[in-house]
Amino acid sequence: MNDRPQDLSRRRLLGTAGAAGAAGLLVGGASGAVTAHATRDEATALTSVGATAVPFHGTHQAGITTPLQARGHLVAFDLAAGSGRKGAAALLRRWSAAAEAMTEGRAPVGDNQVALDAGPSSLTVTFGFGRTFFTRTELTGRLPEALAPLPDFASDALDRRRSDGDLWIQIGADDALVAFHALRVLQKEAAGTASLRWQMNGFNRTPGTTAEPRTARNLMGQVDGSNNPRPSDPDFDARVFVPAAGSPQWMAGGSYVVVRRIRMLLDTWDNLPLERQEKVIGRRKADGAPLSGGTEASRPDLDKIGPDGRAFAIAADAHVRVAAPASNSGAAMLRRGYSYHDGYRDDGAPDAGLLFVAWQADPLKGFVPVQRKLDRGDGLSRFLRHEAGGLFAVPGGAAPGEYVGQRLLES
Ligand SMILES: C=CC1=C(C)c2cc3[nH]c(cc4nc(cc5[nH]c(cc1n2)c(C)c5CCC(=O)O)C(CCC(=O)O)=C4C)c(C)c3C=C
Ligand SMILES: [Fe+2]
Repeated sequence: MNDRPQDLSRRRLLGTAGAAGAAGLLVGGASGAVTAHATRDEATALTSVGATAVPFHGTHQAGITTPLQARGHLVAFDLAAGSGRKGAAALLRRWSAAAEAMTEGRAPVGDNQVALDAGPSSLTVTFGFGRTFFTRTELTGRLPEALAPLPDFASDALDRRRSDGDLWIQIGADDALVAFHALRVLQKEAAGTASLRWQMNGFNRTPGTTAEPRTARNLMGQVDGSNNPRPSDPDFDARVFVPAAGSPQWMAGGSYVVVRRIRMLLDTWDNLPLERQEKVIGRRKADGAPLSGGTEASRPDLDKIGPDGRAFAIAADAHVRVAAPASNSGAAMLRRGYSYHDGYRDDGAPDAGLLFVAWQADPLKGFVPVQRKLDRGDGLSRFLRHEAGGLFAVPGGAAPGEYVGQRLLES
């Protein structure tokens, strides 16, 4: 077989991409870089994916408004008996130091070198506290009201062993090894203080696979996230983050996250004709445009009558109608989840779905009213199973020199 020059060059590039990443040399973007640099001899990185770093420090923790990463791990830990507030504070200090190093592309203390050749790859590490954390650490006086247990929903079939937890971590990165490495480092730091309660692994589209940035697709094939609150919206911060003067004070700049492992009945869904699938959601599958017309960016017009002149263009039980802020007294949340696929179940069906992750300043003005409404009349619910979940208080970001949660644990 004759190699074309670009084939040779591509192989060389593939072979050197890791080394270039380690040296922090990454430049250029996506597949275009392969062609553009086809005749260059020096080590050229395939993409800038590995070199991208998301700052660990800030008013808010990273991983909330950060663009979706390709890989995600959601993990919960329980504090060991006797760990208490002091042990928890020391752990959060160690976790923050390790997260800061890894998100900057530096090796953490005691590194196992799993991600040695890669750049930070947009790694984010986000820490949260579950309700039980406050009893374990004798901090019940600082328990936020917003962390009250979620009500039971009719569609819940939650496995308690894979739900809740004292501490929660969300790890996101655009590289699987970088994400795994972060998880291992944090788990090792926890040894003796906290043990893993549950772990869920997810994924999203890899950056660079679409010609231009596009909204994610879920495993049902739908464009998912179109009508999310946007940081440019005037009410975005009020919807997603606890205000600077909010209560409790240690949660200023923080957010509350609802996590749900939602299995999709994909065999049933995939057998549904396209037109019926679109009716269930209220948007076109190909481009995410609402069935009331326009493009993906158009607001769904819930009053518009469809082509038959009688029924609504967006059906009464369409997911976007039932979930819309207009149907829920303005309730909204920032949805930023990961797909998951954990192989096959005993019945042969894929164990796959959505790790639903929703951020809000107050769950009673976000997830709770919307899920109540979905429980009563969502056409999508017959294709879903809520299998596990949790609610966690995610404090604001740490300033340089601080660790996440310091204001809760030390003031
Ligand atoms: C309680 C909140 C919600 C759960 C649980 C939920 C599960 C869920 N949703 C999809 C797919 C889509 N959801 C879409 C929109 C949408 N979903 C919610 C809330 C929950 N979804 C809201 C608030 C909205 C926005 C409604 C609006 O204002 O228009 C869409 C449409 C595209 C979009 O706007 O994101 C899809 C598709 C799945 C598959 C799922 C559980 C697995
Ligand atoms: Fe939804």
